[in-house]
Amino acid sequence: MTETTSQQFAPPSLSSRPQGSRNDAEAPGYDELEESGEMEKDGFLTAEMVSSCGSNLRRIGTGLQHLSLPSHNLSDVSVLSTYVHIQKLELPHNKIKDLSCVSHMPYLAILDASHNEISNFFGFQPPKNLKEVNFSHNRMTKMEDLSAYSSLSKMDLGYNSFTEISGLEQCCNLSNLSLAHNKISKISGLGSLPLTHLCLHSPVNQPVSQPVTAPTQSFRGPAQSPTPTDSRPLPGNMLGKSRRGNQLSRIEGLENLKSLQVLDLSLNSINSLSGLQNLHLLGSINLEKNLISEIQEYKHIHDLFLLRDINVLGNPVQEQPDYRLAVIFLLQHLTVLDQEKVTAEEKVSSVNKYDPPLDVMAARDHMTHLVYQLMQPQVLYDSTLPSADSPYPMLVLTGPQGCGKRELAHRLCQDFSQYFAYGTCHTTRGPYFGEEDGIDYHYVSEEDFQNMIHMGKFIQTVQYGGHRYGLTRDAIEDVAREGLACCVHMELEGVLSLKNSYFEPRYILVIPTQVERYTGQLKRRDLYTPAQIDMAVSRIELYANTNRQRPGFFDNVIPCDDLEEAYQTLRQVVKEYLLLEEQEEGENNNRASPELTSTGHEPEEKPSSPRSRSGSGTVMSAAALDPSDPCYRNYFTNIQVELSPQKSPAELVSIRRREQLVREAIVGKSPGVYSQLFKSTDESRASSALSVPSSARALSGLVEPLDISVLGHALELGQAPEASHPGIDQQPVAVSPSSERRPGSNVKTILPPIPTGRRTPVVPTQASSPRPSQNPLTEEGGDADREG
Ligand SMILES: Nc1ncnc2c1ncn2[C@@H]1O[C@H](COP(=O)(O)OP(=O)(O)OP(=O)(O)O)[C@@H](O)[C@H]1O
Repeated sequence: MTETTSQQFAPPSLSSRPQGSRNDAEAPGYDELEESGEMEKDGFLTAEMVSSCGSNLRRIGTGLQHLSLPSHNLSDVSVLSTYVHIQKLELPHNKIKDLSCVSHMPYLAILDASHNEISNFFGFQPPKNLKEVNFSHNRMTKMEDLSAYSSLSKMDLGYNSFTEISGLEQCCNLSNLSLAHNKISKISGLGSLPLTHLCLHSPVNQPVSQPVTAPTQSFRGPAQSPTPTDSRPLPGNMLGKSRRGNQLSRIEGLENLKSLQVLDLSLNSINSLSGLQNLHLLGSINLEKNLISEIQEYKHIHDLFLLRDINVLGNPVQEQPDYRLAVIFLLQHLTVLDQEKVTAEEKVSSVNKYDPPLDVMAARDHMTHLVYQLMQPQVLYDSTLPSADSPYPMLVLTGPQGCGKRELAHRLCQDFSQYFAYGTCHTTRGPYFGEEDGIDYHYVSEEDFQNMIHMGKFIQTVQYGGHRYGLTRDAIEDVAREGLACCVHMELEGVLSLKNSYFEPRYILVIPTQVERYTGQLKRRDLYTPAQIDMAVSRIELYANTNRQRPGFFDNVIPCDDLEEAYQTLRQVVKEYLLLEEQEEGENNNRASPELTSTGHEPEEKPSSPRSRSGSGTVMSAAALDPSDPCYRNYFTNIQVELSPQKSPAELVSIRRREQLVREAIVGKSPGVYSQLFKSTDESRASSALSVPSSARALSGLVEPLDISVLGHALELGQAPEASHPGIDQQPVAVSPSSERRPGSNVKTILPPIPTGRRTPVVPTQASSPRPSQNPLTEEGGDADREG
């Protein structure tokens, strides 16, 4: 709490001083009065005394305007009725019982009669301009109608014995009110006063039998709580017996005080912050030494955006673990909490703790698994080990729950069984009807899941819908052992975590574009509660935003309103990844176009193996990938020595197209960075690109639609380079085949076709699956046609 605040509560004109103290500067003439025996006149103030207090009298213009007589032991000040011009009258620390003389001061604006013996509530005719009154530390018991005192703006009625707040309704200018240390047990009668400062604190905890030591300031601000060092609240059952003063147990009757900025309710018995939620101008609250015990209570003031300063010292809530961070998180505008400045570090920590950004969560998840993995004894896997130099091919389908990505993944793995196998994740949720352990998920208990984390089994984990999900390294290795790439589905958090790892999968976003249709699908599944459906639907926006804000984050975006359509798109996209399209195209060209063969390329370019890597454009010999070959385990690192100088027709087509792209960029026809977000589309007339723009329009801003011009450009790029730039073609441009795919993709290869030598024998049902052939020229090239 700041000093500024307390000063607001203590108007300078209403200064008071400890009882019995002397301040010669304030009361010159006191000693003289004492010496002359004036003080013996039973506290009667006389005209002589008034005039002897020469330096206390200020005459401006027509007469006496300011009289200050503190601590003069005065009991009778009736003589002042003749001083009609007084505007400011200060009589604190006397023994005055009657102030009827004030009735004769029509110009009085400021009156300080604190620390007297007045029991009569405003026992004088109202001066027309009376603005500030201090009646604290008197003997008043009952508030009465103050409608005649409508000019009052500040009033200190603290340290009296009021039991009820009343009579203030017409004080339409009252902005500053203190009712500290009375006997009020309920806040009422404040109506919709224009109060900006309200003080209802109670005094220091102490037994009733002991005298109450008055605080030095009569109108204490929230910053000046009585005993900041003693932060322990009294037990509830002792409160009534050992304390006197206000006994508020609830915050009520404040809801219409829309102007309230500073509120002091310290040292009461309040256990909830309910009742403050509408006070939108509140900037400072003092609730020191009350009975607030739950952090949840702060939710009531969560929306008070101007709240900068709250003091809850000495409340049981402080015992809660991480109390300070939790409050700082809930009240993100705070600058001072419990009289301590809120630091920037605390703010960041609180957000990271209670609502970590997805990236922070992912980094944490990754770090956890990495550390646990490192703590394990080293394991030698019998399949290829991915490393920073040789990322293992993977395909990740991501999107909101129930969007169909799981079905798509299963279907793809069936269809392209020579390339992909389903990576089975672990989950703590139970199986749905029809799901099989080990196929859809490995279903494990929470305890087992935790154990697996500690054993460093996972690559990534997430918590979703109250359950845990995780992809183990073993799941990927199991697939790798078969010579296949792992296809998994996961939520965005999993993708973010995976992106921290050395795996470099292709990420395909599968996203609903028609919210109602998606909601209907979820409902029809009959698996989800309305809340779960709401959450899934709300996450569409999360995915769409990620796609918008992080260009290149997803390698492809496939709308999934129609699952069949989505599958066909996915299939096409995957074929592009695997360069199957190009191989088929190359085969067709070789057969159908004698010009190509007549160029003389064919004999040299006839591939010795179709196992080219899309990124590097390299070709490996089958022997290097024979599991019986020692090189098998290290085929990525040995890949260089296995390079074949020859290029397949498909690779040549691909390289020419890329050269064309570079040429166009040089002459200023570059498709721009934007097109690279959808790199697959600019390479191959993908049906993904064909289908996305139309569906994307239906996203209503959810997903960045594909630029149709980019698509057109991609189609154009598919033309033979010679056609558009004859001649230039003769000057080969040295460019990495993958350089225009996405930033960084020229550094590491991504999802190369799986070498046949590493595959398990083909089962009959997979016969129709597209696969790289040993000799594309002799292989039937109708896979794509057959599969539509
Ligand atoms: N290892 C993982 N990491 C991140 N997310 C995962 C992981 N495994 C599964 N998920 C995702 O968690 C969400 C909940 O999975 P669950 O299987 O319970 O949902 P579902 O209702 O069957 O929906 P879906 O058909 O999308 O899988 C899904 O979006 C799923 O893709």
